[in-house]
Formats: sequence, C-alpha cells, structure tokens
Amino acid sequence: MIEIRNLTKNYGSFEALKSVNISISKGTVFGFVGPNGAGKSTTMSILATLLLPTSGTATVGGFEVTEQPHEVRKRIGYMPDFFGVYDQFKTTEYLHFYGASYGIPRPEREKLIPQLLELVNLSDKQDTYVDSLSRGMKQRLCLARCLVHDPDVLILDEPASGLDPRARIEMREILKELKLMGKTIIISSHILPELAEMVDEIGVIEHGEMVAQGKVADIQNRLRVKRVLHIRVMERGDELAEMMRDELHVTQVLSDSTGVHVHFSGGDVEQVQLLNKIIGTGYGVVSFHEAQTNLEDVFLEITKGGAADELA
Ligand SMILES: Nc1ncnc2c1ncn2[C@@H]1O[C@H](COP(=O)(O)OP(=O)(O)OP(=O)(O)O)[C@@H](O)[C@H]1O
Repeated sequence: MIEIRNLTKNYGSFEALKSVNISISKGTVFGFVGPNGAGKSTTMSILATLLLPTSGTATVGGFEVTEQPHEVRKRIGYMPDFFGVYDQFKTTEYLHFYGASYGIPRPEREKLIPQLLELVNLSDKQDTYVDSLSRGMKQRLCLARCLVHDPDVLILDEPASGLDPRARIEMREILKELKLMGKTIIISSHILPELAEMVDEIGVIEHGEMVAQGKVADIQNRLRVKRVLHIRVMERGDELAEMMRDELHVTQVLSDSTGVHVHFSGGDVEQVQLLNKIIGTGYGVVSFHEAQTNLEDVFLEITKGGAADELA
C-alpha cells in the first residue's frame, strides 16, 4: 500500500533523508520511530504530498506522490504533528467543512458525521465550539477530520503528543478500532512502549537513514536482544545464583528478594535445558519466566550511541 524507494530530501545543503526505503502492506500498522530531527515528519509530509522530495519515489496505493498527488490525496488521511483548528466552528460544523471540501454531499455528511464523532468519542461535544475542547479532544477531532473521506491509509504524525495518560489511552483505543476496520496506518511516536502494543511492524530512522525495519519480534531476534530470565525458588536462592554464574550463555546474574535475574544469550532450546537442569538439581522452582523486552529496549539497542538519549 505504501512503497518508498531511495527517497532523499535536502534542505539546502542539509540531507534530511538519505535514500530511505520503506514498504508497508495493506492493513499493516507501521510504527515509525526515531529521535528528534531523524526525518519522520519530512517522510510523512512527502507521503502526504505536501513536500516535494529531492529524489526517489513514494507511492500510495500504486499512485506516485509527485506525479498523481490528487489520486494519493483521495486515499490518505493525514494528521500533522502540528495542526490548526478552526476555533470559530462547532465540532459538527468543522467536520461538515472538511466533508464538503472532499465533495461529500450534505445528506451523506449528515449520516457520516455522527458516526465519526462516535468513533472518536466526541458525540456529546457535537455542539461545542472547537475552541473550548481540551487538547485531547481537539486531537481526536483532527483524527475524525482525517477520516471524513474514508481513506484507506492514515498518516499520523505523533497523534498522541502532548496528551495526558488517559487521553493517550483513548487515542490508542481509537487507533485499534481503525486497525480492525482494515486501514493501513503509519504512525510516528516517541511513546515507544505504547506504540509497541498496537503496531505490526516498526521502522527506525536515525539521521535520515533507516536503521531497522520489520516485525518487532524479528528485529528483536536479529539484534539478539538479551533475554532476562526471572527465577524464583522455594529456598537456596543464593546458591542458585552462584550456580547460574557458571552456566553457559549466562552473561550476568543478579539476586534480590524477588528472585534470581539471569541475563541469558541462549535461545529457546538452551532456555529449556537450563530449566531442566535447575529442576534436576533439586530446586523447588516457583516461577521461571522471561521478562518481555519492549519496543523501547529495541529502539535503544538499535540507536545505541546515537541521538536516542534525546527521547522523551
Ligand atoms: N523546512 C526545513 N528547513 C530546514 N531544515 C529542516 C526543515 N524541516 C526539517 N528540517 C530538518 O530536517 C531534519 C528532519 O526533520 P523532521 O522534522 O523530519 O524530523 P522528525 O524525525 O520528525 O523530528 P521530531 O521528532 O522532532 O518531529 C531535522 O534536522 C530538521 O531540523
């Protein structure tokens, strides 16, 4: 649904994008992550036909953004990281305005707009002036605006930025619904653990270059992000910690009141062998589990030494 090939963008002599390649298939939710200034907004603006690339191509639904921008615009809903709202409108009027801009006839809009307001949880605000909505509500209204022409593709540039935790959860729930509706979504964010819950794939960009791309689990495996095993035994925890220090694939052992925490470089097979050995040695194992690595760990691993510390 989205194909970006060798995309470059120069601002004067500054290379903001250096031969970026991204491929996103239909129905995929693609998390686009990277530190401040990495090139996310630039890429998304080009996809949204609002910025011309210096070279390379980008297609949406088979239409090239510079050659057939009108066809692309019909198929995308774009939410910029910074947006202006028309404060003198009521929410319903605001959506009518955008619906009319897309040529949707009034009777159709009359049916559509209450549905959109319901989707973004603003039904009770239909007669409220945009001006008096909270930031989270304005952001949800902006999302409803992106959906007014029922686009196949959503390009969302940090839709949850500046929202409080509750508003972020609301936004995430709406995005889950959009995924169920079959939309292809590219979403950028700094809130990486939250993104991890809803994305199918991630692309990591740094200094205008893609540094990793694919399914979160595949990237984790490729990077061999170390597993951390949490082991709790009935008794002799300190002895177990000592035993673990001599084990193959164990790179670090920590022991505290909650159990023994083992950094483990082996795979599934070695993990099973380790558990069997612990049980075979006579320990009463209360629990043995692998701590989940999240998207943030993956991201920091990939961009280690780069600008990742700029992340909020
Ligand atoms: N109009 C412009 N003129 C000159 N430089 C620009 C312009 N727009 C962006 N840049 C630069 O291009 C680089 C990429 O910016 P971009 O906004 O795409 O990054 P980003 O990943 O979206 O960052 P953020 O997470 O902070 O929004 C940055 O170094 C930025 O300063």
